Amino acid sequence: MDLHDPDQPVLITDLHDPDQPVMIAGPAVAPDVAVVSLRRLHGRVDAAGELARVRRSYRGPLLVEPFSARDLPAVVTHADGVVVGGAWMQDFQLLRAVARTGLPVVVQRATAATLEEWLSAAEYCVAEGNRDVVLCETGTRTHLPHATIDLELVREAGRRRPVFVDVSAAPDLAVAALSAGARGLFLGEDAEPALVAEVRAKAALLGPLVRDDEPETIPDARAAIDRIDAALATLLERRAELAATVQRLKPVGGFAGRDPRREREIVEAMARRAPRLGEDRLARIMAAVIEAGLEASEERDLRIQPLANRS
Ligand SMILES: O=C(O)C(=O)C[C@]1(C(=O)O)C=C[C@@H](O)C=C1
Repeated sequence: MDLHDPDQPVLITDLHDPDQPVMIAGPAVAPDVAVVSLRRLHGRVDAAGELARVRRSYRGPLLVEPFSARDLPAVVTHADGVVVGGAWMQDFQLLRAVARTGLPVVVQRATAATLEEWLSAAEYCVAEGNRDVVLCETGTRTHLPHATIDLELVREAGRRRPVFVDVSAAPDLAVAALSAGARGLFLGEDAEPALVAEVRAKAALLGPLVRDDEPETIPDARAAIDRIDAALATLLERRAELAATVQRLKPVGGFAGRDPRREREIVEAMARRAPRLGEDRLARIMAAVIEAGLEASEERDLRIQPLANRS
């Protein structure tokens, strides 16, 4: 079986910032990549008309799931990639026709398909000369009312090809999917903007912490650092908010109420987790962090007080 290097860039994963997982949702919420399913409309609409309508308000990268091969000319005109739905995964005629469009292909796993069946569906596309093939896990039928995402399968498949995971039925598993190696998350065509924002924030914060990066080049190591810094910025912002809360609750807040003993305890506890940095260096880092937090909190109080004094 011709399995290409999963790290080799493919067009779909290049459509966005390669350091962040691709967020895929309906066009209305301005995701990284939008998805429209003509299958959901049961072939009742004219594909060309429907996609032209979508394109009037959305110009970003677009994946389309055709209802049948008849939709493909319209898909080629309007879309940047084609989704082969799980129910169609073993329709080899369709897979071939989709692959021959030359557009990147996302192959969803049928609910009962094994890893090998899923990979061989992707191989049908590769055999047509299309190497931009990404897998998408959509879950297995179990005792739950919705399909259950198989994270072990995602991990295995991800070693062979880039994998997206459809977390629309269980968005709280987004981070678990990333830790299993998912490169993108399907949030559903009807996902609310708030959900997309929440999953994106969680992925930015926790994604880098659960991913096993072993970069070997400067750009890869820098990209991994950027991911860590994104998480660090989110944590620093949250820490500053909490420190401001302490200032409001303390009898004497701000620089005037600084507590060297508490600061030493913070540094000692952190040094146990960060032996490479050690206490001295961490003391310098945390002094800067704490002072920045106090400064931000006093600045905010200055902005609020004049308003309060008016009453
Ligand atoms: O714990 C406190 O008393 C705080 O005010 C918070 C905090 C911090 O940012 O962690 C800030 C200043 C103090 O010197 C110690 C700790």
